[in-house]
Amino acid sequence: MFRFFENLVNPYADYAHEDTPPRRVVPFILQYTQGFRTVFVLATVFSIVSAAIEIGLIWAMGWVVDILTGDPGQVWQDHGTALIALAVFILLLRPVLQALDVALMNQTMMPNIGTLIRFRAHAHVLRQSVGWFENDFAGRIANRIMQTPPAVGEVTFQVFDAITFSLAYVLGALIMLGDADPQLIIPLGIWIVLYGLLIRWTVRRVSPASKASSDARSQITGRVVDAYTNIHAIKMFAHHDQEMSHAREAIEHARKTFQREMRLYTIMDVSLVTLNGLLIVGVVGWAIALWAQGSASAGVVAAAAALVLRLNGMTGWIMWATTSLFRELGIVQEGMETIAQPIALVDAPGAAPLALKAGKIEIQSLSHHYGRDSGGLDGITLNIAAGEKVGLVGRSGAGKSTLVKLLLRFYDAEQGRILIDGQDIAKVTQDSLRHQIGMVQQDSALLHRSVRDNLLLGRPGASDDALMQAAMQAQAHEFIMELEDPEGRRGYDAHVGERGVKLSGGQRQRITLARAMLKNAPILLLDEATSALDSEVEAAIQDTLYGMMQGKTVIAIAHRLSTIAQMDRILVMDQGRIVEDGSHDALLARGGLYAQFWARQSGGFLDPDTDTDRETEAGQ
Ligand SMILES: Nc1ncnc2c1ncn2[C@@H]1O[C@H](COP(=O)(O)OP(=O)(O)OP(=O)(O)O)[C@@H](O)[C@H]1O
Repeated sequence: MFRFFENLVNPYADYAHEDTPPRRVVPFILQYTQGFRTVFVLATVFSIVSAAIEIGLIWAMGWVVDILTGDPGQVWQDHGTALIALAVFILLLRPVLQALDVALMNQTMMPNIGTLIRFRAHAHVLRQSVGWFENDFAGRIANRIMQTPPAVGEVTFQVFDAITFSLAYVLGALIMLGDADPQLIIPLGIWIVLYGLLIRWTVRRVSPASKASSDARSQITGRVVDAYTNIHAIKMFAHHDQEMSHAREAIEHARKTFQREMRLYTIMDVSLVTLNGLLIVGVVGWAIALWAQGSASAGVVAAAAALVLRLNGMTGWIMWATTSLFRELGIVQEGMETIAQPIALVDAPGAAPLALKAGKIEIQSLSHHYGRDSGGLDGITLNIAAGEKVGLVGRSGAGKSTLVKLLLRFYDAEQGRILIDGQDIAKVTQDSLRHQIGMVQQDSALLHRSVRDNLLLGRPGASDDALMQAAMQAQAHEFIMELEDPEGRRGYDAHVGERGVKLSGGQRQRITLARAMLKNAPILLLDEATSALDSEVEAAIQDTLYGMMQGKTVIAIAHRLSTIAQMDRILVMDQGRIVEDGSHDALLARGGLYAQFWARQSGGFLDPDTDTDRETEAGQ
């Protein structure tokens, strides 16, 4: 029975990926919850039926009071069957209807709506470009992925559980009282208007107040997480006291905003009790007056009293449900700022996969300033022949990594284009482009998974033999075999810690090298691929690396010039431009920037501080 309701909607069902999700909250929720339409209709019907049953029961109690005022000997004879039918209904039918309502709510809607939204929101966010992630905080994105789904669940729950039910209930109460005596509608009608006004007053103030509280809480989270993630810096600078006062400021701000929010609830509660007093005295008093005039029975007074007492009990709950509905809508709206953003970097319509023949790269008038006036790349034109091995050097901030990232289409270039084997990379599918390019980065962060999983990113489904061979070539097999994580997993099964923090920089880099070797893609981009290795390991890897480059088009960025001196051609970048282009010997003979770098290298490194003035110009 549980399983039936739990499986009514499949939260992982296929759906059309949307590049531009709705910008407004209700269409957004409706689009995500399309699969729940039938369930929503059923839930509405059940809510209305439940409210009708509640009202009917109160009406029936009035009827019971009325028949009890007659001759006791006759009651059973005249109304026995009706009383038994009423008892059977209360004992059997009502629980069954209630069970269906609750099961739809608790088993079908609540767990599945949250799951569906979390799954799809994550899928949507993962499709965003690298540039999009660079403009936000990973913590904030994750927070919104976590808090939006339960908020949407809560909104739908309140709509079907409280709002529909209470609207139907109030309507039923008006009908019942009007049926007993139309005059009784007057006090209830006045109360409904005043109650509506109170709800409006509360909602208008609670939404911004709770948003302020939620922002204040996010601020605490931000400061606390910032402190924990930078714990090295805090300890190193003995910054504990300053950290505490920084945190206390945010905590105090949260307390103040929470106090302001709670004042609203206090005012709301007191107003509600006063208003409900008016309801009870108004409706019951009016009913008693009608009874005194002989125009209403004792049953009507009893039913009216039961009705308003029940309403009295419900009003706090309805008020809470309404305010929480609006509060949760606010959370959904905030979440939408992240999870409903259009995907800016998409495959061109009808994009074909990249058909790689030889691996020739043409870069035409390429400029990319990251939305600013300067910095990044400035009008690069460059041809790299198929199979050519190119070294890229230049000061820090010269634009080397930008060039490499544009080749992978992590961003769309602001001007110019890149062709691979004659195909514009903006017109082919992103996946096919990245499948053909192997990359080892300077900042080689790993996923918080096992070593094996990290290696398999290079070639999903690779055999263990292939995996180990790549690790051996990258001088990584030995240390991997010695790894053990706190859960006792060893070797290739050991987990590497968040961003790979449990490994040394050189170990991480060797795993990323092994991954690129496993991928064996025809174009290879090496961005400071061996920068974290000690010279001994680097020397051991260098041969493998040269071997790996055979038959591939390679662009290798390096500060340690000795690692690229053997390349077919060396490009020197400065302030976003290519200023020198030639072989190692030719560039040395030319006596330009490269020759200066080479001459100034101490211990094989290009010293970034050698020419401070030019470095500042380069936009450092
Ligand atoms: N995501 C980004 N958003 C804005 N500006 C950026 C971004 N990435 C790089 N830049 C800027 O672009 C310029 C070139 O940076 P890039 O990382 O390409 O240099 P680089 O030559 O690779 O430097 P390094 O040798 O230090 O890695 C710099 O001025 C940098 O501040």
